[in-house]
Amino acid sequence: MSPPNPPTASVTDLPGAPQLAYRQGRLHLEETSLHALAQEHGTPLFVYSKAAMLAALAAYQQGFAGRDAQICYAMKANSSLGVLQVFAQAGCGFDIVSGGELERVLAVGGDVRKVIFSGVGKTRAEMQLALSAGIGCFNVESEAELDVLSEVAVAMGQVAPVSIRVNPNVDPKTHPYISTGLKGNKFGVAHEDALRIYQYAASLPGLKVAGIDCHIGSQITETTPYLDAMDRVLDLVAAIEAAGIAIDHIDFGGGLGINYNQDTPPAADALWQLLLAKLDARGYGSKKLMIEPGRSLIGNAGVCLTEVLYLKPGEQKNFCIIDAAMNDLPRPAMYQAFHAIVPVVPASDRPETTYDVVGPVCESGDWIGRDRALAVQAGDCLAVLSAGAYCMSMASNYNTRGRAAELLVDGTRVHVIRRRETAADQMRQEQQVSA
Ligand SMILES: Cc1ncc(COP(=O)(O)O)c(C=O)c1O
Ligand SMILES: N[C@@H](CCCC[NH3+])C(=O)O
Repeated sequence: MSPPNPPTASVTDLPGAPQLAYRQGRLHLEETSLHALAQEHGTPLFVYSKAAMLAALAAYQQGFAGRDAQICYAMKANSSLGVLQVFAQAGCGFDIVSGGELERVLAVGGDVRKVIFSGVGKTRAEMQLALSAGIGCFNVESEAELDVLSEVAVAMGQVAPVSIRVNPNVDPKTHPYISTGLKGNKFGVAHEDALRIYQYAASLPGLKVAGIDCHIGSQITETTPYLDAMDRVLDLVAAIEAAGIAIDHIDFGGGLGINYNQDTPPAADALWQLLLAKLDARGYGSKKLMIEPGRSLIGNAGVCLTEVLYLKPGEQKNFCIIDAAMNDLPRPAMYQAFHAIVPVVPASDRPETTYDVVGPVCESGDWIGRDRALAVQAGDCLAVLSAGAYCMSMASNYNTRGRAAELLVDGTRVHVIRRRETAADQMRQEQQVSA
């Protein structure tokens, strides 16, 4: 069970600090009072800090200083246009997994040459869209996909640049649902088959081998799985190049974890210092590098503000019922994930009670936090922390709940980047059967 979350968490305890901090008894994101934002825009409300996003990106940029490296933000973590804009303007490319994500890159004027297309189930239509847009590389995940991509490219009179995603069979030591580089995962091709599949790719008329790719999982908090995966990938680079197939770039995927609950992942620059030392030691230091970080760029840059609707004492459990739910914050229900929950305006004069913090959705799985010590009453505003990644991008309309509004704060400026979804928005695509 996760330890209770002290309502008066000190500034440095807060995941998201230093941009997230209590000042004059109120929680602020950058210069902006979250209480004021909740009052003005209503709840549930996602709020992101541009400074926190850029600081997270800067850690990678520092790690790669002086290297030929491309950071491709894995936009599945949060694909809201206002978020993509920040990363595009900061020079990022994007890791996409659908034609829809590509449309979002195009909508914000992102550089399509810096887009890599991952995913096990690309359709022909998505391949065509990506080829006509001129994306940088396809990360191909099976032999069958190589055949289809080559066919599609030939029909369009093009040659598709490809990397093959290799499954290094390394345990990332994370939640099984978000571990992707083990045998038995649906992703990538087996390490032992990779050379043969590269030779096959090189023989296909519509493809040009550009690189190699791996991504071992998400919310990784240790360095060893990365170092092991790099060794396995470099062994393959050696074998593939010895077979006469040039590998121009190495894509190490994403996966670096964040602090949700006293987690201590390595800093991006520290991790890359170790990885680059290994690359150098093995003689591959001058290869072009690509990475696909998602969560580590946005996860702790965002919070979800929510109002306490009711307190419901019980014999076995006390419930704190809030207006955010599993449709807004699906990670606890899906992965038993922990998000810290703190008061936006801490009250020192009330006793703490231990609550399960739950939403209004009609599912027992609709919980946001378990056994949390909170000094709250109905009407209070709470902040669910570390809510920048895999929250809004996985939000749904279950129970015909409109998706929350989103704000981007930039110092004292506040931008509405998504207005609250109405029932009319939700019904817009539907029609009743005509008589
Ligand atoms: C292929 C690929 N790249 C990048 C990512 C981003 O991962 P993360 O958000 O953990 O950095 C994912 C998700 O795990 C992924 O599947
Ligand atoms: N959705 C997951 C991460 C998935 C990573 C996708 N490859 C999470 O919230 O932790």
